[in-house]
Amino acid sequence: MKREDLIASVRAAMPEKRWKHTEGVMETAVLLANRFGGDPERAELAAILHDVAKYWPTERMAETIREDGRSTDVLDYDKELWHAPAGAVAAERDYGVTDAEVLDAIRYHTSGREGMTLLEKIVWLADYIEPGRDFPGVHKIRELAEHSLERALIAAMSGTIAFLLEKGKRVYPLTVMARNDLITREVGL
Ligand SMILES: Nc1ncnc2c1ncn2[C@@H]1O[C@H](COP(=O)(O)OP(=O)(O)O)[C@@H](O)[C@H]1O
Repeated sequence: MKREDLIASVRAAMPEKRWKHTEGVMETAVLLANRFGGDPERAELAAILHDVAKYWPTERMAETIREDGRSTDVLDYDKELWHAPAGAVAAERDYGVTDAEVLDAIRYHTSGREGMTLLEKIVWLADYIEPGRDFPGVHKIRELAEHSLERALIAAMSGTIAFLLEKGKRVYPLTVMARNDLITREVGL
């Protein structure tokens, strides 16, 4: 599918506010890819599609995840997480994306996971710090992202987990595993 057609189709699948967020993620993902030696085109493609399933009915997301079978553990956790694996299936099935790294960057864009690829890190962080994001602490993460993708991710994932703990919510373990793994690689045990 041509870039403009893809953009028009994804844009039509969400409210304008969410499309503005997607544009912010595209811009940030390209910037981070250029900064850290990633592939800007693949980063942009994953960014365009990352929230494509965000507005699907819950049952459609659940059904898609069950059929696909790769991320069924997420169904035991907050529904807010479901659009990521459902979106990866949509990107492959409905938009013909065949690049496995792009598909995984979409699949893990909310949770992260152990052993994240450069592209997964770029898309995860771009989603967190795109210019439309405004929450306490986002400036600090943007500062860290000037120099280190990993240090920015550790701080951002710490923020996500702390937020969930504060709210008394359950934590999907992939994010904890992602953070542990990044810390081990970055600073050791
Ligand atoms: N490990 C996790 N366990 C449970 N909920 C999580 C986890 N990681 C993220 N979330 C929640 O998922 C929701 C969606 O995250 P968000 O970054 O806004 O996704 P998107 O930008 O793709 O819509 C947020 O409410 C966040 O708190």
